[in-house]
Amino acid sequence: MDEGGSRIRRRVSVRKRDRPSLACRFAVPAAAELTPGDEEEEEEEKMVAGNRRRKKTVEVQPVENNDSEEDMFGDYDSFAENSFLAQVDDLEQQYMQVPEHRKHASDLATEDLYSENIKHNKLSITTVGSFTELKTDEHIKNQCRHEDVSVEPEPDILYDVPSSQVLYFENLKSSSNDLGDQSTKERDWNASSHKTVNEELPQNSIEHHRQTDDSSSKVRSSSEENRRKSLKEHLKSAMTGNAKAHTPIFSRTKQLKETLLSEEINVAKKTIESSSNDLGPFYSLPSKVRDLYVQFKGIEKLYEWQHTCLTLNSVQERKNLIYSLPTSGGKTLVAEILMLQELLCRRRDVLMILPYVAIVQEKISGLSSFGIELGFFVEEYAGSKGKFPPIKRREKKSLYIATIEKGHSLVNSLIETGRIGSLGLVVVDELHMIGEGSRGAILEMTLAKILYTSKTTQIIGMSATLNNVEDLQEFLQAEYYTSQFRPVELKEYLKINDAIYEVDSKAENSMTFSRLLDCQYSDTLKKMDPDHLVALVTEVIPNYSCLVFCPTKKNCENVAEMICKFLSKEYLKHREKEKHEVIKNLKNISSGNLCPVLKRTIPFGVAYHHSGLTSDERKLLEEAYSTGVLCLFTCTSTLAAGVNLPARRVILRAPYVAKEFLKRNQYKQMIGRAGRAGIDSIGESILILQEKDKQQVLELISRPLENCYSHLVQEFTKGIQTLFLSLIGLKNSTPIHDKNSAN
Ligand SMILES: Nc1ncnc2c1ncn2[C@@H]1O[C@H](COP(=O)(O)OP(=O)(O)OP(=O)(O)O)[C@@H](O)[C@H]1O
Repeated sequence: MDEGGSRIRRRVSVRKRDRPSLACRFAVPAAAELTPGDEEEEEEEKMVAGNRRRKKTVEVQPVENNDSEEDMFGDYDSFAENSFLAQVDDLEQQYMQVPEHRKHASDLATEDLYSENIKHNKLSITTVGSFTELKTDEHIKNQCRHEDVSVEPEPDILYDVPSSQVLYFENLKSSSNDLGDQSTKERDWNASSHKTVNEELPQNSIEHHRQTDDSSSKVRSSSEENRRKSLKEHLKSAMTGNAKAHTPIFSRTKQLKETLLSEEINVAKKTIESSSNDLGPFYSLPSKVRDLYVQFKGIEKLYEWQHTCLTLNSVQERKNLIYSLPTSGGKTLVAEILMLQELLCRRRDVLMILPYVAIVQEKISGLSSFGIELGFFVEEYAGSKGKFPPIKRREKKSLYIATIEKGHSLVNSLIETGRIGSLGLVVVDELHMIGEGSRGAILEMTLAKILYTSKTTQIIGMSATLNNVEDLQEFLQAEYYTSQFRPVELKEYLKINDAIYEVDSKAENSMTFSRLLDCQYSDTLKKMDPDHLVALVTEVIPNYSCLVFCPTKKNCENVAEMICKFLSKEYLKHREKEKHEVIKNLKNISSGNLCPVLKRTIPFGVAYHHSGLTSDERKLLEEAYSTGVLCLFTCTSTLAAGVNLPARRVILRAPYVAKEFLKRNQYKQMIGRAGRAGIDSIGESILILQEKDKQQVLELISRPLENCYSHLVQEFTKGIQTLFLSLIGLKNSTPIHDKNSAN
């Protein structure tokens, strides 16, 4: 689901473009452009680019390597906002390099962030001031000064804070530094503005109370008498300070808002615990949550199905739930509301399992702003990120967002440390993945372990492509909800030769003739583009966006290049400067080593997108595509599931993923990228097929989705064997002789 925050708002949201219509949509290149000589020159250039060298053929050839596997399960990185994640990474690096002797700070991190915040941003100055006033022993004074100085914005305090939120506190720190010599009161406001909903004490009293704690602990080590004196003096000073303190108006407003939110949460907690049907302002959540959805995502009102689903008795009773709706149906919002209920009202941690690193990062970026506003941690468990067992948080609850593998390790660590009960809710997006190879086996193991070890953990699974739901229901002991709602209509087409057919389940053959493709191709173009891709994409770009799914990475690059060869020069003028900027940035991040294919295609607004790109390259290209600077991606299945990019038209270059014929759920996920709610008002897909594949394609579009079957046994070493070994390791098994003796 599309998410964003004030600072980190996703930029794939509504695109309103005002692009010139291009009279001549595609052009046959001048003969000279296609001479063999040119091809040789290009080949030379490609040779320079080393492994990025590509041949010119655009024919779909089944290949030896299944790069789709690589795409689907590779280390595909981020679709999240570029600059935000880059900063997060930098910060994480910075904090991870904290020397060993300063790691005491990790203990501090288990304390509430608010107190850390206060210590960092204010105490270093205010405490020194207090002690100077107190005229205590000079040595103690110096020591305090020294210690306070060392407490002044040191990075190690944030050692264990999730990186997503470290960034937030880093910004806070810099804003505090910017304040320079401004009054303590202003800094107080800074801290108070980030107070959590649980911290209802008046600002000044918290402030001085904590000063007292902090200073007294230092004095204790020197002299008990001094300590008493100091405490007494300090309290006196604190009270005088309180009395004198002039609270700025904006601080009071902020306080009022915080208090209101806190009260609303208290009411929400009571509502959720009671058997009442009154769900309060926003599904048992404070009205602030509703405001945040309007502010961050532009969601003003829930769809009817979302409301129905959230008010189901089974959901109110926290029964396990599976729900299934078409792609772009808005499934994520329901899961998010249930997660927020768990974090804020029931005060328990939540685990969200997503299929790819990219989607985890996208979600982290989107939900961090909610965490900051509502007072919970958002923790990333993907790639190299994640701590096992997770840090125990005293007050705030954690939302762990994890890939399938990291989710499994997280659950293991919670079982091992006897903390699995702290997990109130587990949400699995793309639940159909449970039937996919060794990754499916890991997901199944994770869920089985939760079911077995924690009776209080609710499990929610969602997907657009489920078939044998009863089996899954039985496994998860879950209720089921489904609807056919899709906010943006998606029209499915097939293209055979130059005829376009609409997929129509009521028609004989499941398709009806729609139109002939308007393509006046020269002989050269016919030869280079027998599938009329150029004609298909130029019906859409540059005014709208288009995704072309290709069976292989190599084919992606070839298709991108081929299309650009036949686009008219007019395309070069569209958002020319921004495209040059993209090229410049790409050069910068790849040390001047820009891929020659991208160098040629980006000026036309076209790029390829597959797992061969570095994560930084991908982020940059996605950003440019999301904002309409690029209007066409040729891509592999990497972009098939769960990604919310704009696409008026999705074209499937062939009914293959590598050399495997498309599965129905892969097909559904791919075409489902077209016409995303909030981005486009209509969507269409065109599957290009050859006569030889016609029969198989007709079956593909009319047969039911594939069933999910357990892979625990099929994937023996990564499945049942791993499960047994880990159950022994987690002491969740009983040796046979113990069992016999018990009998
Ligand atoms: N009530 C709503 N009003 C307006 N927009 C909504 C609403 N609910 C969700 N959306 C938007 O619809 C888009 C698609 O939603 P979401 O990503 O949740 O779909 P999905 O069902 O998870 O799709 P997929 O299965 O393809 O991942 C998002 O941009 C989201 O912000």
